[in-house]
Amino acid sequence: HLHLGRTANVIEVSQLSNGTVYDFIVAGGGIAGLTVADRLTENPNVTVLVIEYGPFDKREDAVMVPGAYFPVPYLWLPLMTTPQLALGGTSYGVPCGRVVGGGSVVNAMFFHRSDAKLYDAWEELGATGWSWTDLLPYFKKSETFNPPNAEYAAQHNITWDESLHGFDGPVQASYAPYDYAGSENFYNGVVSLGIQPAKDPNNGHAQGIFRLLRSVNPKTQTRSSARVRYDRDASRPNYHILPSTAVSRVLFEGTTATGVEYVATSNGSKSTVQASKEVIVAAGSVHTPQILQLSGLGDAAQLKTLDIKTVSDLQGVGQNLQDHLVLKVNYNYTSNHFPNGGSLQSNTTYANEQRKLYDGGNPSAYDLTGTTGNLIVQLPLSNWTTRSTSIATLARRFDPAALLGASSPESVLRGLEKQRSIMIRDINREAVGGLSWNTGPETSIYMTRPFSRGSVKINSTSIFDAPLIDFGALTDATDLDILYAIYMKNRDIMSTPDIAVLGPIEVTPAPGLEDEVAIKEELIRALAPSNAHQCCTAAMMAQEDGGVVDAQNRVYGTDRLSVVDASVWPLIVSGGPQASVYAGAEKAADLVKNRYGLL
Ligand SMILES: Cc1cc2nc3c(=O)[nH]c(=O)nc-3n(C[C@H](O)[C@H](O)[C@H](O)COP(=O)(O)OP(=O)(O)OC[C@H]3O[C@@H](n4cnc5c(N)ncnc54)[C@H](O)[C@@H]3O)c2cc1C
Repeated sequence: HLHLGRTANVIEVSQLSNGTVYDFIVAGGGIAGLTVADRLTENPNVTVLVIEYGPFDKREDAVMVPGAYFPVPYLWLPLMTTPQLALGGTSYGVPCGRVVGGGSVVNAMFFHRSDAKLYDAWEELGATGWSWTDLLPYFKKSETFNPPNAEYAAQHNITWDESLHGFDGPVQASYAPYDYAGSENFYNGVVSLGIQPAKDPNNGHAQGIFRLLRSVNPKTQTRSSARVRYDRDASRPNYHILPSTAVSRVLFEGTTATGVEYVATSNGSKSTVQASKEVIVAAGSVHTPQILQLSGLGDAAQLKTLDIKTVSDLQGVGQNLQDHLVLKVNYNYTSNHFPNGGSLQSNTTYANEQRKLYDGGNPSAYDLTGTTGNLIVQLPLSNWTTRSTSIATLARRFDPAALLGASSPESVLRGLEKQRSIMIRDINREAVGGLSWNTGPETSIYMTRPFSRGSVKINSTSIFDAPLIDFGALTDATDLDILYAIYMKNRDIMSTPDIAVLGPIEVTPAPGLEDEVAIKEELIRALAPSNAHQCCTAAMMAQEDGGVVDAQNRVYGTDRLSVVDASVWPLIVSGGPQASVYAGAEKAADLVKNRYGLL
């Protein structure tokens, strides 16, 4: 194969004639796809082709340097939602990565696990073998944990438990060695309200206030992505990547997947390649259901409207879409510290000085992405508000059929009912939201346990036409109540003496408003329905509950076809998803190896 300079095994469309055969073809080279490909090619006898829609990034500052973070060049653009009915009919951008490495090349690098209960709920919903206890070895396997300098850790309230971490995995995980003075105000203010610091939020109890771990290599203070491992292993002759190419559908003989059809994004030339063992779909939670539907896997009635022949009538494909809702609360200050989380943007002298420090290998503001502060607060509902009982009652009363519409498949409704009863049961035991102040102009509120559900549906037979993406944001009114609760807690935090001393004055979304109805109207206006954490559109649940894959990631009603990305989660995780995507893909890789005697 050609050597294209960057890595040895990048191949071109022209090199794959019809009839080329690999053991495994991975559709989508994002976090899950590359993780699985990396593990499968540990065996030199196993051949793997990854087909990725996006290009290789160029290792530019916008990708590598946290403080220069700018994901736009490698996002799917323009990718928009359908009008969000409960948000006044507005359409919103849908951020997700389109590059070798997927989300891991464009994400904000926060790297943490969610509550144990959350993964245990996956198992309850049908994902046998995916509980917290089952996944913990895979969380460890995926990371190289780099503990912080002891003195720095003591000064900045960073605590951790090494027994829960891995020290030999592909993702370099570290804490930023730099922070702004405002973080101390935030920490003290939060703790003064009785919110507890978490010892190590990666211990299955991701609650309280804690310092965020990041996927950053501490030696270079640069991004650690899923691509890094591929670069390191580029000498593997059994591992090929075909970039800038769209998988347009899975090919079948009967119900057995035999390969894929793919299209070069440069000139639209179409071809096919065969997989002798398995086709593994990992195109992310928006595009995985698109590929499945285009391949004849989906609601037969819907596929028929586009003249697509059904291979497996799977009503759950593209259903159950979930994401985190984000609300930015902006402030001015009468007496904030300098520097703070806004200073890199607002003060060129400071930015230049910090860049020099960064380039010289010293702790610097360029070690931070700035989108969120170093600290985050994550809490169950009863710790956000005294109204948790009435909110749970509201959720219980809500009829999922009203949420999804009368035409929704019965299996999907049944699955949603099961999800809701678990979510309501655990609403005061697992984190339902998060809040972080970047010490500058911005507080971010994350609503992480939405009851609302959305969907991804193709409305054309071309892979180049974006599917209809509907988050259904706030279609369940419970979600607005939870959001309001977190927003009000944010006001409490910003009013504690530790933060009030900086003179914060709310600028958006609801300055000066006290009336609940009026505040909620403003929250709806300011809300974004996606925090780039789309998931759950090919859920690992029973088929009669709207599930799409079994607990071994295999697509129901087919042979030799699996899905390994965040699409398979029944429920969204409560923090940043990437650590869970890596862990789930590590597990999926073992399951795949196991079924072909490769373990
Ligand atoms: C801007 C942004 C910020 C984020 N910040 C954080 C954060 O700080 N912390 C955190 O934990 N998570 C964060 N995330 C989320 C996290 O990165 C994702 O949850 C994760 O990448 C999902 O992994 P995946 O393997 O399911 O899909 P992805 O990593 O998205 O990979 C899917 C890949 O498939 C490719 N693909 C799609 N269609 C096709 C096709 N037809 N043919 C071939 N290839 C295709 C895509 O181009 C993509 O590269 C962020 C995401 C974004 C976009």
